Amino acid sequence: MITINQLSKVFQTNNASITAVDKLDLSINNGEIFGVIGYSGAGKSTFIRLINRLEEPSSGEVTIDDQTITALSKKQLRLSRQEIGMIFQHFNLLWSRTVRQNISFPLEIAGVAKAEREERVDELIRLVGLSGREDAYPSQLSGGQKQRVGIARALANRPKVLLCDEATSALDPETTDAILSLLVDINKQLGLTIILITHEMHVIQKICHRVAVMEQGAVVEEGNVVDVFSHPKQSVTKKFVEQVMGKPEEQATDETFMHHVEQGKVLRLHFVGETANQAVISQVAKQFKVDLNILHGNVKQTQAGAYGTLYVQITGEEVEITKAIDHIKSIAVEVEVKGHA
Ligand SMILES: Nc1ncnc2c1ncn2[C@@H]1O[C@H](COP(=O)(O)OP(=O)(O)OP(=O)(O)O)[C@@H](O)[C@H]1O
Repeated sequence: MITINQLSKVFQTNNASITAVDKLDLSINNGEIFGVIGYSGAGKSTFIRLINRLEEPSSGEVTIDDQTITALSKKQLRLSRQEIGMIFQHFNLLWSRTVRQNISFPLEIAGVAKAEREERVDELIRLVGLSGREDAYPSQLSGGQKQRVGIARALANRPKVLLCDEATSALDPETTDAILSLLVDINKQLGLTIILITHEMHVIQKICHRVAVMEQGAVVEEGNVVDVFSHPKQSVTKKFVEQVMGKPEEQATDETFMHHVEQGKVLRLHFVGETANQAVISQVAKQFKVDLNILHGNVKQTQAGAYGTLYVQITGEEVEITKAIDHIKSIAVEVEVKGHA
């Protein structure tokens, strides 16, 4: 468990003091992917750098399992940092070193013997999907490949925690998705805790189990991703949810479909944390003598299941339609029947 207690950072400049992180409290469970989202200037970068003390806190505490990171001496901190890997938006690779030498670097610093180092580097290269590129220099790699080197290097000393500072912000959407999938695989395979900061809700939706929303240095809302998506409370959170779900006025309404459908009924299915969505439809179509026609869907898959709405036209005998609706309700999908079209 990572516990952050009343953590603050005040920067002193010539003529002002800026509170970047303001008495922040947070608890992050071992093995989860925890996202922190906020607009530019909310204090995200400062916050994540306080966790491993790349930035020294002005006050407050960071505890990882039984170790109070904020109370460690510089020497103790150097050892402790081996348990906290970090990746960066601009990769921070050593440009004069090859892929293999970049990944090997933290192992050299930790005093790992050469043979063991080489074996570990080979393992990491396979893990992040860089086989065949071992001897390339960073300048010869794509952005996605550079971040794979960054990830391998961060994992070299088998950390318990991986901090990701806007790790996909410099990448195109396709490469972003590939790197996010790699982070999910690593989280599952190695069971390590991942804390990431981002300004993109897509990143939160795709890989996080829980999320905290930051504004003016503090956490203003937090929870399971599906809960926050379904019931955003703060206006800043609502804006972030709109990034992936669209604005409420742009979303389909019941009226959109009622006029166009001449037979059967229109169902509005609301998925909250239910993993199957398309699967529900095909299962119902097979099990009952009904036909189902998807009219519109705005369903997003999160790590904690699906969230969103699906409009479906259902046709067939009345009695079969009733059975099908009862079945859908019994598998915990919210159903509203919009009556005869
Ligand atoms: N070294 C510094 N000296 C003075 N002020 C700083 C320093 N670093 C950050 N700040 C200020 O602290 C506040 C939070 O900045 P921070 O970079 O943590 O926010 P952010 O949410 O990560 O934004 P961005 O995504 O734009 O980096 C901002 O007002 C910023 O100007």
